[in-house]
Amino acid sequence: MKAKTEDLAVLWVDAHADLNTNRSSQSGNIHGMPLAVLAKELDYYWPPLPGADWLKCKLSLRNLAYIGLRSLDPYEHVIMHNLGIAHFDMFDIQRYGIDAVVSAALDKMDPDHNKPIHVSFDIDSLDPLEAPSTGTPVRGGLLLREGIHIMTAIYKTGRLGALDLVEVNPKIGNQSDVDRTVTAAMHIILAAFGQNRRLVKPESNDLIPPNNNK
Ligand SMILES: NC(=[NH2+])NCCC[C@H](N)C(=O)O
Repeated sequence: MKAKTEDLAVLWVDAHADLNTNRSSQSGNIHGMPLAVLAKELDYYWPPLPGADWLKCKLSLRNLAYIGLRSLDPYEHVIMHNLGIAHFDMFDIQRYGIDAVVSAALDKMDPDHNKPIHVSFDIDSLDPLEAPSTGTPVRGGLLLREGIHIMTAIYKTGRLGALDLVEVNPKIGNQSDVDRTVTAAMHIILAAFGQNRRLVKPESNDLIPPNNNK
């Protein structure tokens, strides 16, 4: 994603806001910081990081929307509200349904509906029953079918520019946990690229009855 695509919208599907800086983070874990590093509005917040002068804060938080939040740190909460970042948490999903929530997120992050979309999908947005093999699980999350719905809606925009799927950790849990987590991740990725689970073509025409709708 180079200069041309600096003008993009970002959908962040995650249980966490990942909006900490090295000063606000309680854990010091860098996986809780990626959005703060990307956000123009938080540029001032960082001391110069040794060896990271290539890093430029380029994303406007106006073009960001979250889905699935349910674990925020105190500063993240304040930053999100003070900067007016669009966010849809589990309450919104329960109340309005996932279809309405994705449409609202798409409207907020790009009201003209013409920017390329980057989706960052953290597997911990899903409920740990769906995706147990992850480092910071939070119960009460998305069903896999809701995750698939989000990605199908993104596919239908025709504007998916890039996708990352993070936090699958095969070292966590037993084999069945790992298999469940990895297959969930595969369903999410396939949906983003337009796989329609209802349509599977038969291998031969032998068993197809005549089409009376012609
Ligand atoms: N990508 C993730 N799993 N992020 C979890 C972050 C958890 C916590 N907010 C932290 O900053 O440490």
